[in-house]
Amino acid sequence: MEQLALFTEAGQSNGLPEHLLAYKAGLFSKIESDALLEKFIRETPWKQTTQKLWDKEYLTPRLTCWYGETDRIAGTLPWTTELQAIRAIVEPLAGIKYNSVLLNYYRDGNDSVAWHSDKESIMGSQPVIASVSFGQVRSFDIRCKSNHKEHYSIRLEHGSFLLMKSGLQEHWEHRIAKSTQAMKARVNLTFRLVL
Ligand SMILES: O=C(O)CCC(=O)C(=O)O
Ligand SMILES: [Fe+2]
Repeated sequence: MEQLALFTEAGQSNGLPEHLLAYKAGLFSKIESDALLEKFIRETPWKQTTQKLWDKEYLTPRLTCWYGETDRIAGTLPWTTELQAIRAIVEPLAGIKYNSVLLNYYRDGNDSVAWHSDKESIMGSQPVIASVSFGQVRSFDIRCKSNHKEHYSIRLEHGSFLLMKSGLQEHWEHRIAKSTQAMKARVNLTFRLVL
């Protein structure tokens, strides 16, 4: 499958490094997005994991759940009808067949994901990741690993699609920062090919 070159309509893709990212607002309508957000929040068996930082265990500041057909990630649940339907919509845009998806639930502005890149060995060093967002608009920041002054920020809207292209994880980091402003719930889906 051919990867979508770029979304050509005017919007937030303007000014973004096109070889790294492509953004499309409104992949899902407001009505679809409202229903999916509610359903994901209500029906997902969310877990709060811990992460180690400097030898200390911390609660991850968001809730997560893995779905798909891989046995590489413990606790992965079988695809639901909704997730399979969304997967079928994003696969042609990404030019990739995905076998897993990570759901992240940011309950409010206190939930976040710190600077990181997704290049675990189970995905290879240059994964193409398809990201779908529902709910509260949050800023997705990226910065160049070798020069933090090189950075971009993009608002991920309700029902939007973001393609993280193959070069992004190797040379750039991304995050969803905490916010001191009042923030409602947001659910993000990142479709991945686990090898
Ligand atoms: O919530 C997002 O938009 C990004 C999530 C993310 O970076 C991840 O799960 O690796
Ligand atoms: Fe990530």
